[in-house]
Amino acid sequence: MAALVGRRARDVLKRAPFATVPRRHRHKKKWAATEPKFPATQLALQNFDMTYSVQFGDLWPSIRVSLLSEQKYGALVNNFAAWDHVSGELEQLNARDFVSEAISHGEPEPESGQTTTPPQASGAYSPNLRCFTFARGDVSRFPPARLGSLGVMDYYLMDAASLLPVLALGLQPGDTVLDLCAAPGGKTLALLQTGCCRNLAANDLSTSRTGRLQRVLRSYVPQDIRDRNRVRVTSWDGRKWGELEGDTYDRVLVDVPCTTDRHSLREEENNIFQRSRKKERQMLPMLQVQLLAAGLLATKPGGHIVYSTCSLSHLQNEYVVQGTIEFLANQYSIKVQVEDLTHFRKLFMDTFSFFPSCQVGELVIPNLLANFGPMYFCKMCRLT
Ligand SMILES: C[S@@+](CC[C@H](N)C(=O)[O-])C[C@H]1O[C@@H](n2cnc3c(N)ncnc32)[C@H](O)[C@@H]1O
Repeated sequence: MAALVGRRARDVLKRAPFATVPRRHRHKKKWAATEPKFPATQLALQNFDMTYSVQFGDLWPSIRVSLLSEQKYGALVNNFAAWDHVSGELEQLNARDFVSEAISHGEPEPESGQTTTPPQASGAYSPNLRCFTFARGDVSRFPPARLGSLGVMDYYLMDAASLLPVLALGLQPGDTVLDLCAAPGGKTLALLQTGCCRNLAANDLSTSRTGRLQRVLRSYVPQDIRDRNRVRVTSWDGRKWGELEGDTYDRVLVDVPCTTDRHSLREEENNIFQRSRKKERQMLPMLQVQLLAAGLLATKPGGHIVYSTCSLSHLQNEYVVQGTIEFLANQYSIKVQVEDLTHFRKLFMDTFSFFPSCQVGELVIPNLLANFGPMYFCKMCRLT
């Protein structure tokens, strides 16, 4: 009976779909090539619903809807273009420079007869960064960047929260700087905008992505400035950096590969939630620990490092920081201290929403009125 049903079913299947279609027009739908049975974006959402509802509790539904909605951008003004003119144009669009606004509001009022050091001068923030955003609730978009009169592009569009790790790094004039996972280069460009780099090593394992980084640098930074900042672009495995150049850099940025939560919910292409990439995804925290450890080994004792991701996952954020600090203490007797960045929450509260309960580091969470992030960043000082 079962065999009969099977044969009938096969016969029906053979005839039914194309019964009225002439043979020459028949074609099979290519599910595998066009519409995956389990789209990676759906798998990402399932995964986030499971883990983030536990991690964020009541906050998760609002973070979720924001992640699924259109993201906001910031326009990082190119200081190597006619920056005052560019800033004027952005102001005319009703955008405002959230960096200078926050820092000027955050400066303490001098008490009578007392001189105070502004936070920027004391090295709390990297200087000279100007990034325009539209106000909370304003979902206007910036026009695409244009080539300015000085032969370089006028601004760079990026998630404005991506600037926070660079601001937190607190560059000082004359610093030697390493950007360990640099491509496609938004943060490298911001590091150069500070005018502080005595030399800047920008590295990324992927040669195609370092190609993109080179193109960004050529479009935004004149050759003589690249020479003056001794910009060096490499495509090495960042995990080896401690062995290559130990105890070398004043400031190190480790902006690691992660689950790129917003991208994973929107794009099938290059999505880390594809079934074939399961192992790679599971190994991410390990890779992140290795990269952060290498970054810390490359930092001079007394130097500073910022670890960042664009994921909400505690496993990829706080746990990586805490695990790496423990690993370096046990394996290398190196002491690392996490630096307090809680003042960022107050300074930038008009622009970003911060998660209030990170154990170490700060996390910008997407919010419908301020749809930036996610962006996690944690600053550390290598003590020994
Ligand atoms: C989050 S992205 C970096 C984004 C970049 N910082 C920016 O602001 O444009 C992470 C990068 O890490 C790179 N990467 C992955 N494994 C690496 C490794 N072992 N060493 C160095 N870079 C690596 C990836 O190619 C990817 O470009």
